[in-house]
Amino acid sequence: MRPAHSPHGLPPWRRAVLKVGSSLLAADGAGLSTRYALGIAEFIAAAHRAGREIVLVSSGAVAAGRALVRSQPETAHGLAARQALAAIGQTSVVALWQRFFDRPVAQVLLTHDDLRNRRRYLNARATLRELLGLGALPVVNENDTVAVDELKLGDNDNLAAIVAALVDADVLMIATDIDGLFTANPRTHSDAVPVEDVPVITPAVIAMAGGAGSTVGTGGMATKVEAAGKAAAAGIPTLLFNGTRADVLRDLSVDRLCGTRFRAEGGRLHARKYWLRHTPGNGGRICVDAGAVRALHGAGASLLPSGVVAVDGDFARGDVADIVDAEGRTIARGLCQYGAVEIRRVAGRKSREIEALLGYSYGETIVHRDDLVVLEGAVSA
Ligand SMILES: Nc1ncnc2c1ncn2[C@@H]1O[C@H](COP(=O)(O)OP(=O)(O)O)[C@@H](O)[C@H]1O
Ligand SMILES: N[C@@H](CCC(=O)OP(=O)(O)O)C(=O)O
Repeated sequence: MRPAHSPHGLPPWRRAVLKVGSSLLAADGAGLSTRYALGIAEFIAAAHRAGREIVLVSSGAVAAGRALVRSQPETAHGLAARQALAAIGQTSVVALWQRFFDRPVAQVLLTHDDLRNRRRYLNARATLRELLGLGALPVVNENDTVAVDELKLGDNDNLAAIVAALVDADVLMIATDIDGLFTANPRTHSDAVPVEDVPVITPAVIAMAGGAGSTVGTGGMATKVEAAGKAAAAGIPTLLFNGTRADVLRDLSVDRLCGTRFRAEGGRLHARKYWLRHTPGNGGRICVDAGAVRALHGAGASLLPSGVVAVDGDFARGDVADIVDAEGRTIARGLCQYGAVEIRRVAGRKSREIEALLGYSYGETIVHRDDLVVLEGAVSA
């Protein structure tokens, strides 16, 4: 059978967050199965061969746990029961993915709360970047043990959107058990027609999306549309497709989508630059030398401690500070990997000395180039 959506080309991408739901991983209703995971793993391997990076957001822990604890009644849906089942099943989720890859698979458990706290957000981001740098496959799931009930246990669609912004992904991919978004849930509305392109998420689009289609899936289409909205606001497009279909996954490997594409609101750079430019700082200023000015302007480099001359103000790791030249002109703004006190201690020194000087290190850069906006009209050195 042909997929309901016709194939169309994709924008270029290098880094993707790929979310795989329980509906795919536990499709047979008896815990995790490799039936559809294999096709997904082949897609990931093809992406790796093409020099691309994937952060996998994988559900399936509750479904896996439920199958392992056979005495658990099907009806045990209470929060504590689901949390316990997730803790039991999570090791199987990671083991499932590890069996497909030679490269290391890394378990990353996050809560929405972690990602609202700036310090933990930065730490999570640094770890994910490092994992990608090491060639590992990060496998993210919600940390169901500590997720509290008002945060709606099991919303990995939204978590995936937040992770996509966290790692600065070019695209969010959501693999599910249906061909994409339809005008209504096709399992209950026989007249539903496929939607291939969503330029903007309007109330009409939100109204199309219903609940989960299987006993193991949780959010249904509603959380997928919500997630696409979050990603779009961060400047990231979302692709929604049927991960049970080998033909759809093969097409995706050659940048052809059979499914629904949700467009981003403006460019990714635009969204980031806008945020960095407009987010309130607290008056912190990092004064840099002429070499650093040239590196930031010309080469799009990160700010390293060696280029820092002085620091004004009192700001923390994760705050936005102005970067100023020797004449006091603001040339850039950036999100700092270190607080003011720490930067004063490492100013003018080599990155490799950071650990010895501070007793710890959050990485080589004071401001990473992904977190930096060079201000237009700033004077070139
Ligand atoms: N408008 C819609 N278009 C497509 N699917 C929909 C729609 N509304 C609800 N659904 C349901 O959403 C399901 C996918 O969500 P879900 O079961 O939570 O899967 P996952 O485990 O992949 O997150 C589909 O199987 C379908 O039954
Ligand atoms: N974190 C839980 C539930 C995650 C979740 O959102 O499920 P799904 O709707 O299948 O993506 C688990 O791993 O089972």
